[in-house]
Amino acid sequence: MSDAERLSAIRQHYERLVAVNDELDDRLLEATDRRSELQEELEQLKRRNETLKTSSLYLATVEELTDDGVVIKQHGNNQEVLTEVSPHLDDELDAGDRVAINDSFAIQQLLDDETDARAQAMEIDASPSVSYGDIGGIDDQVREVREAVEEPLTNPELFETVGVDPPSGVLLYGPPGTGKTMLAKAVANETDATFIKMAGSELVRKFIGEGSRLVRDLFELAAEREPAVIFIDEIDAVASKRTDSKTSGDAEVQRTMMQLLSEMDGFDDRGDIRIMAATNRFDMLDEAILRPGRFDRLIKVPKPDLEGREQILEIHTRDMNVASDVNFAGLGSTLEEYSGADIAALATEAGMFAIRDGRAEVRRRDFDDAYAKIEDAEEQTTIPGHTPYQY
Ligand SMILES: Nc1ncnc2c1ncn2[C@@H]1O[C@H](COP(=O)(O)OP(=O)(O)OP(=O)(O)O)[C@@H](O)[C@H]1O
Repeated sequence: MSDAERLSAIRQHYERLVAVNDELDDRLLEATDRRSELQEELEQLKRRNETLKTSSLYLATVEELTDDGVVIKQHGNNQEVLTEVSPHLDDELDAGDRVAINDSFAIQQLLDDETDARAQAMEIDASPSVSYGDIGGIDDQVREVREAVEEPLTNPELFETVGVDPPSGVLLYGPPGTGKTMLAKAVANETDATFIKMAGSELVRKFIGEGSRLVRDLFELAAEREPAVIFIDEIDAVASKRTDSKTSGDAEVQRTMMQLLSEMDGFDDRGDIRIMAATNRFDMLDEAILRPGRFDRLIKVPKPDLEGREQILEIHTRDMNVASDVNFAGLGSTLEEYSGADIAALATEAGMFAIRDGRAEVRRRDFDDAYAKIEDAEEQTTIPGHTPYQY
């Protein structure tokens, strides 16, 4: 190769390098631009985050998605508004969603399940661990519940063949702590049904319009989770006798009860869903909920008798190392008026006395000490002449 040729080759190589360099310069410029764009976006998001954090937002429910915007209903005052949505939420909203809105009603945040009242008010247990064997002293009630709730779930054709409708709803009534919730959990467990509990007191504590919505949600959820046992605890909170007062709170409770009744009435083809409820205040109940097709099977769950107390003592000491000087029959006879929950508390307390004494074995003395402690506490908290429940 001549010198001239070599020179021209070097020149060409040099020109290529310059071109590559120019191209890289352009790309660097582009990347720098993009970086400042992103930086700006980040700042914007930070600012938006700050405003979201610092300003109070109101709660609302999405009612409808329309071409002109989203119709929401604000909680508390039930005001309906056509509003807009932050672009980042555009594709995420559905009717029924709970959202946070700002002063000008623009939707700022979609609330997730944790903050959802539905999740707060309901306890959902796909497989409760209570079984019939854990329940003492109420064998007749267990039998009745099995007949009214378990049989229709496990043996529906039996009812069809005989030509009778199973009870629509089962109401358990009796003093606190006698095993009503346990019964509902056990029947859900034995039938492999999802246990869905709603506390009546929660239903009436929510925002206006929320109680009836929660009732609707409750039945919807049960339909999604079939087979299911719905258990409404403290049903007296939503279904007590009508009062004459016209305060908005009462009207709201009435609305919630009406929703419950209409769900039950419209629930002819109930499928694999059974409805149970419990109350300590049977005397307060509005008779409307006891009509046929509603809570039409009533089961009284009393405090345990002597034999029942012995059984419950045995159940709650099953996993304890109990000394031979403990006599459950004798102990049971001193526990008159004790509920199952009281007996469970006594057993735990006795165990605590043994632990405090550095023993693994629970002795008669521990039960006596536990009894004395509970009676003592009881004396201090009982208000003379006050009847906390009736049944
Ligand atoms: N019959 C029973 N047999 C065994 N344990 C019982 C019985 N009744 C109550 N208990 C104990 O008391 C606890 C509370 O009982 P449960 O929640 O079923 O009562 P409840 O009747 O639903 O009360 P409330 O009316 O206050 O809701 C149970 O977890 C269990 O430890």
